[in-house]
Amino acid sequence: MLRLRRSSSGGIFLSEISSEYCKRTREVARELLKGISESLGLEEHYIDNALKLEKGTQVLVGNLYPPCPQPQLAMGLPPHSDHGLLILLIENANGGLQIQHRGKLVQVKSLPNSFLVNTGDHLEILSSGKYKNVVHRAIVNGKTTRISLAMTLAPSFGTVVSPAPELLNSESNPPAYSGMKYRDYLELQQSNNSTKGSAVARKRLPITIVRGVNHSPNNYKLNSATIPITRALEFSVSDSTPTHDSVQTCQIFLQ
Ligand SMILES: O=C(O)CCC(=O)C(=O)O
Ligand SMILES: [Fe+2]
Repeated sequence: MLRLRRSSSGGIFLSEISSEYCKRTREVARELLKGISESLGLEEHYIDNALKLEKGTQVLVGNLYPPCPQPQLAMGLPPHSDHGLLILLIENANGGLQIQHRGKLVQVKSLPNSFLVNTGDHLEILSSGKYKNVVHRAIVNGKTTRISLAMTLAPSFGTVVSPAPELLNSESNPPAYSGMKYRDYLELQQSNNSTKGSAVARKRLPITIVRGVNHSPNNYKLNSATIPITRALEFSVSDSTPTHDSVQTCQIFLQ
């Protein structure tokens, strides 16, 4: 149960709710990562230790999708994958999230009182592709307002994420992802966003994973639209549907 202090006006402080929510969900995500470490044949605290999650980053994103008069003409959030390791999502109404499965976007039916857990870009990098990031999008509807809350657990900004050496083999499984600081990864993602400050700013171009054995941290240019050493993750989805104007998202970073 959450016990929260009330402000003098009787309201509950958002910062307290969000930090309490993040604290609890961090525990859930770290617990899940123990199982994921083991499923990779690694020791249960491997990911936690390797990425120093004791001092990790959390991003709490709130998305508000008001009813859209012509939902077939607009998109809530275009297809993208999330940075970070694991994403715990809750929503107030079922039926807005679609994930890519076998090349097609399929509707997700969430269970009541449960988290929807997606795997993010950095789990794909760390696991050397054994876990794939989940490409997903949010659609809008004509009747109800949908709100979703996504908590991402990620390493600290200065942590370099690269494939776990234990999972690599120079012949059968050579490194396909380059190591990169989480901060640089985020900057790279942001530099690919042409518009900032609105829902469109969250439209991420499909360059979400930096791969390439020839990569060294010096041969990409931040703030440049062309990043020669990156290879776009092969999305079979291309979606040019415009984002619905009144969709609002807000991101809080906690370190
Ligand atoms: O609203 C949703 O279901 C998805 C939200 C999302 O993908 C995000 O915040 O990154
Ligand atoms: Fe997302």
